[in-house]
Amino acid sequence: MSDNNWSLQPQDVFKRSPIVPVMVINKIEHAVPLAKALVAGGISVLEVTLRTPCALEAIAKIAKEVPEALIGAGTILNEAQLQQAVAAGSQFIITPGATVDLLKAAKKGNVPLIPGVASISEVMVGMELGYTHFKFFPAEASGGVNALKSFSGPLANIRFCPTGGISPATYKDYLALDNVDCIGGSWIAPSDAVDSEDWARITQLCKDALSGL
Ligand SMILES: O=C(O)C(=O)C[C@H](O)[C@H](O)COP(=O)(O)O
Repeated sequence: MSDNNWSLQPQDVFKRSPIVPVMVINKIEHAVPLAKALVAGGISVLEVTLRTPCALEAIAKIAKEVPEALIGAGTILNEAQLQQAVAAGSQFIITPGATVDLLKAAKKGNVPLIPGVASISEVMVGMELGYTHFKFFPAEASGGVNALKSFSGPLANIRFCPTGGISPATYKDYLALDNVDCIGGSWIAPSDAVDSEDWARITQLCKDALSGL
């Protein structure tokens, strides 16, 4: 039994795709073609970072025009942004870190929150509020694969999506860990490919990454 009213559970997000693209959208006209390029490559969980002025509009457009994708918002820092992201149509929310206020606010809502953590203490704060699925951020800078291996001892049953500094050379090492279901990264949708609207390259990057698993 879950202790929330979320329309989707975090495990449904984690299990849907081993790779979660971290998308930075600078031009609204890139939102739908980028989402479609990723879906065409086999990746249908998408995280749009709230780092650009058109991010909320991009989420709304993708939610409407690319229904085969599960669209989430990243870089959520406070409750106001959480509400805005949900109103725009986000189906899940990812944060780089977490405050108790944010963790509590998301528990009262209908959309799952994947809080960011970088330490065992932060996971424990989330666990006290019923959270079991976390983004491990910034993954490489916070100890990477070795840190997650150490987490698995005391934190049995806690699942992670490591993100931050992961590359085509390292993503498989993370996905091989028992406490990792998926990894996040911007390398699968590189900004130069988006800027030049090279959607075929992004689709190919997805296919290559998935076929390597
Ligand atoms: O904006 C956020 O919410 C973040 O937490 C940061 C992103 O997840 C990372 O910047 C992605 O990391 P890279 O794959 O190393 O580019």
